[in-house]
Amino acid sequence: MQDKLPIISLLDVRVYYAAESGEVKKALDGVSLTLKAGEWLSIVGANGSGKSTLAGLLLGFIPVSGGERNIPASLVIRGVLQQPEAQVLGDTIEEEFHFALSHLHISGEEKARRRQEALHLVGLHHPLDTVIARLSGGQKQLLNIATALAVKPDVLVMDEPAAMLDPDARDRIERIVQSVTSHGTAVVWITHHLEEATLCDRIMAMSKGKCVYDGIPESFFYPEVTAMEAKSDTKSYGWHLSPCEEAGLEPPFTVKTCLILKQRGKLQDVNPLRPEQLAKEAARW
Ligand SMILES: Nc1ncnc2c1ncn2[C@@H]1O[C@H](COP(=O)(O)OP(=O)(O)OP(=O)(O)O)[C@@H](O)[C@H]1O
Repeated sequence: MQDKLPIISLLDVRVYYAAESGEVKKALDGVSLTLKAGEWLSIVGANGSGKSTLAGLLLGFIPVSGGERNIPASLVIRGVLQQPEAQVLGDTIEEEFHFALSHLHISGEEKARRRQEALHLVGLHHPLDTVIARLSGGQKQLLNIATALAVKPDVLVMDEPAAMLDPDARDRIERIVQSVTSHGTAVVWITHHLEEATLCDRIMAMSKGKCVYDGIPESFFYPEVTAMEAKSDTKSYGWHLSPCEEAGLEPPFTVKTCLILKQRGKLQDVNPLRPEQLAKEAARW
């Protein structure tokens, strides 16, 4: 990953809106971001921190007020937005794929193959003539993800993709993201549920239109405690704050549990992010 060049770079970008009061609302206030092929980037932050604005900027439907937005025109970027209905064009599943794939110079057989593969991947097993209006919110979201995947984009931007999904469907989407990133697609996953940001390569945390953290998940969720401190004083974990806590965000349950255990002298050398990792470590003692 380190040796790859960025396929997208934003430099000191700003997005300003005129608020009704006459003041300027700074939705993004000097954000820089690079994205490499095959990278999984999670963007986290509280409501109103600028996450969706950043998504709109990457997808090209929000213009910048200042700074540089370097995204090659040849890059195929697809988005899955928060409101699945807002994205649907067709009346049926078949029509939706027809619209999504119509611009591609591939045979009808290849389009049908991609459609079948994408529907199978997301676990949507409805007949092709199913009326989309009759699908649940979560099923519409899965359909949006499937049509985006069928295009085989270079970059997939997903804004709260799991908000309407049950845990099984969310796990499935996480596995799909692991698979597509391993094949070179970069994924930007926006969420304020931090449990969803534990498998990614990198986390970018937003607060009031600014980036307050950009780095690996482990150093976002766990406070920096030196090996010496950890050995000499198990209470260290109680008074050091992680970047996640400093940003005012609630760490995932797994992390909170592990921090309590660290304060009691357990699990000093490991920083599990996923429940299964914590279970494995706990099983050792
Ligand atoms: N069209 C607009 N006009 C004026 N202000 C806007 C507009 N769009 C967004 N904003 C403001 O910009 C800020 C960032 O909004 P944005 O939707 O990007 O945040 P967010 O982090 O995605 O929030 P959420 O998690 O609630 O979706 C908010 O304060 C919002 O009110």
